[in-house]
Amino acid sequence: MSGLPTPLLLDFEPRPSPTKTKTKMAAAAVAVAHGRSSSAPASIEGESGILLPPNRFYDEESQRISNLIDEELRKEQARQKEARRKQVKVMLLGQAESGKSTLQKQFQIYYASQSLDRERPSWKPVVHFNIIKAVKSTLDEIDYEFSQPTESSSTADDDEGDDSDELDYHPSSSTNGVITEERRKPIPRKPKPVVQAREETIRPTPAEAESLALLRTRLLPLVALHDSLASELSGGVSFSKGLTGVFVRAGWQGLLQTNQSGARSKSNSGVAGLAAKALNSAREDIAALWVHSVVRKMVDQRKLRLEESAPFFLDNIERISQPDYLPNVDDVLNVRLQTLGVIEHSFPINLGGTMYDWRLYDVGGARGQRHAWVPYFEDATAIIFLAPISAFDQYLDEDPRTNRIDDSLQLFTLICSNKLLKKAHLVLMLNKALKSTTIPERFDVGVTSFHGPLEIEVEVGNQSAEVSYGNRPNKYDDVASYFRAHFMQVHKRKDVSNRSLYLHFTSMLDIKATQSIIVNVGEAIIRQHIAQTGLT
Ligand SMILES: Nc1nc2c(ncn2[C@@H]2O[C@H](COP(=O)(O)OP(=O)(O)OP(=O)(O)O)[C@@H](O)[C@H]2O)c(=O)[nH]1
Ligand SMILES: [Mg+2]
Repeated sequence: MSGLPTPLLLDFEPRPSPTKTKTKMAAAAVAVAHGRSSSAPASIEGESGILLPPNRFYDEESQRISNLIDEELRKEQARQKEARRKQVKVMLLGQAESGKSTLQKQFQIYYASQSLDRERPSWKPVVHFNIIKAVKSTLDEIDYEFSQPTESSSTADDDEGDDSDELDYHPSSSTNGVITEERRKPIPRKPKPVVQAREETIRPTPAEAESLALLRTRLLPLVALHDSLASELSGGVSFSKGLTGVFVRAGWQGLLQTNQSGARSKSNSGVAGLAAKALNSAREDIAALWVHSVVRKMVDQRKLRLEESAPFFLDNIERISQPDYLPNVDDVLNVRLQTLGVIEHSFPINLGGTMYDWRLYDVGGARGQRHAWVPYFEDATAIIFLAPISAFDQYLDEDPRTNRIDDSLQLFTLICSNKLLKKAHLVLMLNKALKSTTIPERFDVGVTSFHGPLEIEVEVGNQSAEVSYGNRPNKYDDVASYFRAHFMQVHKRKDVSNRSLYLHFTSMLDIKATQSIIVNVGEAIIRQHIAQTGLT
């Protein structure tokens, strides 16, 4: 035995029971209250003035304090249980760029507008980044367009069984600012594009080419800030594979608003400050590039694929580049900022006089982010699944072979059939619809027919393009009905617990229309939570 190391021996010592420990703590508390060391009491005068043997006094007093502690623990547990019962946990799910963070902002506008107001300064460098990225993408696309041979050519290595003679890769509207040859290679893909871009060769006149070259030179100092601003905003997070967007985790605004001195906001200093100045100096050139005849032709022919919100910001360059610019609510809604991991947002919601602790979990929707969702499933009261219906002619950034609607349908199938989520209330938002239309009725499983033609238009990115899919009419309302039927069918076939599906057409940039949907959805979710937990 003597050779055994001491820690091993210690492991076999009987551990004090929790009750005894508590009694000891109580005894220590008594001793401290009497200004003595708990280890060496002499004798103690009892309430009647009779000297009590020290042990008896300690036992009674310790028991009393121990009971008090028990009582407090019981109360605390009851409080925590009650708080948990009032917690309504809602997950926003869907592919990247489906509008999850935008929906979160809409909830914030409605239920916690002061907090959004406080955050406005931190959105300024992000808006600026969105513009710098749009300028960079435009210049890159011009380069690509005019460095290509006029005849489409296909390389033998890249053509995997597709003998189409046109470029087979239609990059999504959300390029990441880096247009590399690799990304532009023809990539075989299953579905045929439903929107055919008019392929006309754009030939700039010498004067147009010269003015574009001049604009490029003048915009270089601004574009040069792209990577460092992205890195500053993402807190140093960067990704390989040419992704150079801005990615945020929980708490990013706090990081951005304080610097070492704590006095000045980072949004006015560092790279963000430089970017603000560069943007102000370059504002006329940016406006000139955006209205340039060649760029206009590229937009018309759908040869310029920018972030969805790029036209909004470029149209507002004069206002946004002012030194005292502070983003307004529309700017905040339009911003593109990719979410990393899972970000929790919480605010109180009052329903019928009871305050509920509403917790939104905004997740990163790109494929590489989806594993992070699962730990939150078991506790989820509700899922709000967003599917952008304007994305029918777009492909995933992370997998340019997968059509974005296909990906949404696959993801929705997994969500409907996931057993961990079987008790969660299910809401489907077909987002990026031009006019928000709430479908008034509840779609119960088994209902196969739906309303006649919807009065709804589908936004096709920022372009008005004709839609051609099968023999269906080229009308937006047909597109909307078509996709709605697909999602409903997935739900009907795959739902694990025959739940109701609550379906809304939404346009998250439309505050007024979205707010009424938010109230409906929020109340329905809380009511279901009340029914499940027995809360009143
Ligand atoms: N036109 C239009 N744009 C929208 C709509 N909803 C969101 N957007 C824009 O789409 C872009 C992407 O929206 P986000 O909310 O960042 O998308 P997300 O689902 O959070 O994306 P990840 O964080 O990457 O998973 C932003 O620029 C939004 O302004 C909509 O209904 N219509
Ligand atoms: Mg997001």
